[in-house]
Amino acid sequence: MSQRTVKKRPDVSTSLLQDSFARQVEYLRISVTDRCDFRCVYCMAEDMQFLPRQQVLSLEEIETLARTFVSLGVKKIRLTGGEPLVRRGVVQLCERIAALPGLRELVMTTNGSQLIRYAKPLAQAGLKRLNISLDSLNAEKFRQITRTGDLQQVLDGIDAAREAGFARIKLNAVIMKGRNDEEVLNLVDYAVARELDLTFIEEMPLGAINEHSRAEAFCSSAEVREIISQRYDLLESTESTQGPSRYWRIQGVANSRLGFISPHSHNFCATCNRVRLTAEGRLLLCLGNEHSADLKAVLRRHPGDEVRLREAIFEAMARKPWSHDFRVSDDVQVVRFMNMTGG
Ligand SMILES: Nc1nc2c(ncn2[C@@H]2O[C@H](COP(=O)(O)OP(=O)(O)OP(=O)(O)O)[C@@H](O)[C@H]2O)c(=O)[nH]1
Ligand SMILES: C[S@@+](CC[C@H](N)C(=O)[O-])C[C@H]1O[C@@H](n2cnc3c(N)ncnc32)[C@H](O)[C@@H]1O
Ligand code: SF4
Ligand code: SF4
Repeated sequence: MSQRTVKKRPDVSTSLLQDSFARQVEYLRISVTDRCDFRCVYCMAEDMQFLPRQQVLSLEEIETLARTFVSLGVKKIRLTGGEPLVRRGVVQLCERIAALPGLRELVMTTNGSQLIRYAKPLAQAGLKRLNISLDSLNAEKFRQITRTGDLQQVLDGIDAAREAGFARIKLNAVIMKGRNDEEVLNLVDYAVARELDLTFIEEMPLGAINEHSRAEAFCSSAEVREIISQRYDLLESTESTQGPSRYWRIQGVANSRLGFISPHSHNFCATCNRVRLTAEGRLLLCLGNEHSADLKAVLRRHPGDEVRLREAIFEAMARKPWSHDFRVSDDVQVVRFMNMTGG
């Protein structure tokens, strides 16, 4: 019996979205809500005020914007928040976005608190990869960092995600000296035992927080690698997830990668390929700057006018800044809290 090999045609289409530095934008991060069931100390103030509902994009508006961006060449969409899984209807939104022709990958970043319930429906809706935040494996420390989080609920959520069949699961940990730097090895052991990726993130100066000094708590990626090398041999890798993470492999470990997101110690802006849509419909051109365009206003003033929407997006793209200007200090460098943009 002869066997026919069906060769997949390579996707050569390039994005129509390009900034003034000739960087192609193919990646859209959508914050589906600014609300969250946690109040992580590096992300939010304890007494956060959230947006009134009418100022938040409806699910239909998010879908319209996602469709427009994909038609312009966006290949990867990440849903984030706030906590994306506290937004009612998010699974149906995933189904609709995952079905957009031309989109290669729909992914999500979540705190994991709702995964026991949502992991399976999300995988069935077409979500490919999941990033789950986990800053500590000590229940007391976890509660101190998240202020309201229950560690066991998140660990059960991670187990539910592992059973649901995602192509990859990555854990995210923001490491802060004096808070969770002693957790680094525990987190690596946990990820390796479950064949998960794990990314360590340097804290970024977004929003005014008062629970710790960001300057004193700063822990560079190199310092985190020092800690890891007490137990594991690390090998630098050239792998990429089209995000800011630089990956390292552990000698003898095949199925877990360690990522390092180092906005302070290793700026990755030169290869920036992304823009963000905030929960209130602002197209934010850089995480570390305020340059933006009000796409919600365009949608609501001119419903159904695709041409105007595209024009507003092209006009904004020309204003995308070259890079952030984060410094390790306690000055508030960007007043917007991380939950508005989803990181
Ligand atoms: N400075 C900066 N930080 C970013 C950028 N994109 C993501 N991050 C940070 O990276 C951390 C992890 O974000 P995730 O939502 O898990 O996304 P990711 O690591 O880029 O995702 P993948 O590489 O697709 O797995 C968060 O702290 C984000 O704020 C970026 O463009 N600039
Ligand atoms: C803003 S959260 C939104 C998604 C979801 N609620 C979660 O926590 O995964 C996205 C990512 O940003 C990270 N993050 C939040 N504030 C940060 C900060 N100030 N510096 C660095 N990363 C931060 C979180 O750890 C998380 O991995
Ligand atoms: S990092 Fe995520 S879980 Fe923590 S407060 Fe911010 S949005 Fe919520
Ligand atoms: S800080 Fe701004 S320019 Fe740099 S990678 Fe992030 S979004 Fe892109």
